[in-house]
Amino acid sequence: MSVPATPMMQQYLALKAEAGDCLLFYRMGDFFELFFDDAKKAAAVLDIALTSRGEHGGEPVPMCGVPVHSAEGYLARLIRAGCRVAIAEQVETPDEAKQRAKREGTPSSKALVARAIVRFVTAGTLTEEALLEPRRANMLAAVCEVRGAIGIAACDISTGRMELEECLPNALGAALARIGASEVVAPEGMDGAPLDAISRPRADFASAEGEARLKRVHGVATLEGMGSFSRAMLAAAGGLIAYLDHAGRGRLPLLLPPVVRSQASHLMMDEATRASLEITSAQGGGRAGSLLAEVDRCVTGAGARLLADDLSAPLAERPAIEERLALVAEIHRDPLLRADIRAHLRSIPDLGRALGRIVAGRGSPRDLGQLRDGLEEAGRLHSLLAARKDRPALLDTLLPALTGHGALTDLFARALVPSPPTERSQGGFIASGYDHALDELREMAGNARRAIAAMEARYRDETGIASLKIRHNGVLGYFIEVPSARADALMAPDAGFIHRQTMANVVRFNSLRLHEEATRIAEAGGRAQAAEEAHFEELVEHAIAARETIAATASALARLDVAAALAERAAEGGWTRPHIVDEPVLTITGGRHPVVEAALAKTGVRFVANDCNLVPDDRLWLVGGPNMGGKSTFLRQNALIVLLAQAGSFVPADSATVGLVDRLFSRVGAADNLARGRSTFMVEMVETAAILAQAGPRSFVILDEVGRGTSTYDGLAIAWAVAEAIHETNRSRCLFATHYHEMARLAESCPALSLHHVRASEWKGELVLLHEVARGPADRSYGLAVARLAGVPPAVVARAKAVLARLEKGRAETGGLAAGLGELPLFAAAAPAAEPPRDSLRDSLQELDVDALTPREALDMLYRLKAQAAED
Ligand SMILES: Nc1ncnc2c1ncn2[C@@H]1O[C@H](COP(=O)(O)OP(=O)(O)OP(=O)(O)O)[C@@H](O)[C@H]1O
Repeated sequence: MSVPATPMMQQYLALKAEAGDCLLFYRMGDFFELFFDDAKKAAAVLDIALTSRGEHGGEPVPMCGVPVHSAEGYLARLIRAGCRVAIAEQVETPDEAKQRAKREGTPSSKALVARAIVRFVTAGTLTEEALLEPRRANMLAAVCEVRGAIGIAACDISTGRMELEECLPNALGAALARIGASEVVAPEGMDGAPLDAISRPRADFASAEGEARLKRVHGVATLEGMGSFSRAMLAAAGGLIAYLDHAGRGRLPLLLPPVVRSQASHLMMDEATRASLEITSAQGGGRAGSLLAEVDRCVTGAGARLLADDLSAPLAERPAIEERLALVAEIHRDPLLRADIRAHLRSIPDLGRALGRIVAGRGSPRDLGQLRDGLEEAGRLHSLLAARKDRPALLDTLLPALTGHGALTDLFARALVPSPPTERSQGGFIASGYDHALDELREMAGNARRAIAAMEARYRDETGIASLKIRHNGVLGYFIEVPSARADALMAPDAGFIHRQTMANVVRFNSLRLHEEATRIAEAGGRAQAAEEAHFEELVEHAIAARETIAATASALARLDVAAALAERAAEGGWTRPHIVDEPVLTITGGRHPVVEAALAKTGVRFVANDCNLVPDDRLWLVGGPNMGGKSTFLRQNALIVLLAQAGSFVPADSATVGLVDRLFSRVGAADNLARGRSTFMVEMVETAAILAQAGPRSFVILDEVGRGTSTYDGLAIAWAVAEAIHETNRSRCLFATHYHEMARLAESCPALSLHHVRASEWKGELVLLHEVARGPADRSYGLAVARLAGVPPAVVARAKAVLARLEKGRAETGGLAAGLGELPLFAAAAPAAEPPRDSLRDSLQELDVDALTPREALDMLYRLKAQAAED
């Protein structure tokens, strides 16, 4: 027999149906309670007690709860654990519920307080200061496909920044990797949508509707003034706004006019490249150890967020890069200016986020105070900078945005106390002198308070009880308190006191006179509070009306902070301004890896600087040398120098000439990737294939021991073919690290390829790694020396030596592993044979245990390979 659900349970279940797969926070008095599976999940994530409340369908109902006053911390943990939460609030008081019940004719004892979902809290829709990281943007992205084009709309609702872009389906992964969204939404059933995307109705992503939504949000009749948006972009924007509307239950957060991000104006990097270069997060996933962490000297959260964005999406157009560099150079040249700018910026609160909270309806008096202080300080910074002569162009562009808020800051300065509180319900944030009526109410309340203080003295006199006190609490309001032993005097019926409460040691009373004054305070207080509320709303309206200019100031300040931070970093590390040129060259002297250099500095070790000189007729460097010799470091430092230069930063080198790079690729051989759990050779090959398909003559490629994730022969063959293809077909600038000595023979057939190695030597039987890159092939691999250095037992090293001697003897007799490879036709000529016949050497090798081959057998194989190639 099924028991009918209680009215409360019915209400709960209806709200839960609306919440869908979000956890439902159901408000019960001072708690948010969760039931059923929600309770089990939340209790596990939050590590709080799981209990039960009542029964449903004959079973106890699992339950857990969190106090409303500390709900933010719990929400933060749930969101971090990947949950989304629907907040169901009580939308009437118990009294209102009773009156409603009376009107509806239900017994008032059964009156159930009405509740409604007021908001969905999800990773991408947070605005609470406590739930956001100050130095990290919090992005929400919407993606969809319109006739073969992918539209992406991304916004940071904590500041209102919104970007639109369009790409081909195969570039979606790269675009999302750059954006680093904490939440992605996509139309349900979309092919190729990210696995963790939240499905939304397809109708939300209609491009006409998207255009209409954008117009509504910005109150314009046409979008022409904002830029030109493709249908895919509009569709994605529509999906994004619809989701925000859903999450905010109709209240939209701050959304600034969208900016179109063009792919062509940025340096393209795919997801693997970003991960391998550890741009904004290191291999472990954290910020520590990343390029960003090493470069970031910003003094504001907004600056740090912009710097992360700059490094994630360096530019690919010279004028824009030069503009940024010129500003960094100006601030670098003048240490006093730098210190001045940074001192001003340091005292500027996070304007963008304060504005975001205000527009989202969650602003506080303190947020208004932050706008006032920040905008005033921006004005002072403006005066400082406007007084300078010969300003760089970018500074001239930024300057107007720093000023012009006089009317608003004057108003806020008059209206608000110096440090307004975060709680607005307490009042006390409107400055005296701003509103005479409010001042009078405060005066009345103040007089009454003084009257009460005087009353206390009088009562002491009258009763002779020196310890009599007039006190206040939330339950009784004002009351008179005396020690129990002296209470009798006040208990007398004609004494004029009314008994309220007897405690262990004290007794509490009221009196007519006290009641009158208390009422005066309460009335004046209530009216004052209402007046402050009204002023608050009005000030918020002013802030909202100025939202676009305030946001422009915030972004100009962030740009200044980034430039000053880069100048500071450059000064700290002796970095230099790169020359950006159009020719495909990369000429660096004294280059360093910023992260490795900083890590070594902590242990007192000096980083060895190295040169790099890629030019059209020497554009591919093969870098050999011992393990641990510094090959990877050298490759990456050059990629990072390109990245920094094109982001508009000085670079860690004595000099650098960087020919504009359109696409940057970085690949690390499978074995090096183990830490990321992507050790499969397959992944390495997929990533290598992407380079061969996409890299062009303006690209820069670093390949670190590609091919080492498979057997020696396969690995060498692949590395060889990839290097040839890059030399012949892609014609990109490329640094290629390898431990296959045999590849040195490529230099004979590839004119624009040259050989380099990281130097090492043996001294008194010990291996010394010099970390110096030198021209010429690596002479030997020192693998055994490294093994000994690493603590491999001497007996094993000795045995390895004997095995090596045998292998090398065999190799010498047969002409070496790569004998004959030098005579292979070049890659271009051999290309038609790219699909080898079934019984090719490669297939035979896969079936054989190649590592067990004798050098003689290997040589046979290679001759067969050569013969096959000649036949083809
Ligand atoms: N230029 C340098 N100056 C000083 N120390 C360096 C330099 N380059 C590398 N090192 C040190 O050597 C270590 C190994 O460098 P790296 O990983 O680049 O070597 P590798 O040749 O790529 O090695 P493997 O072939 O084993 O991957 C670094 O962690 C760093 O401590």
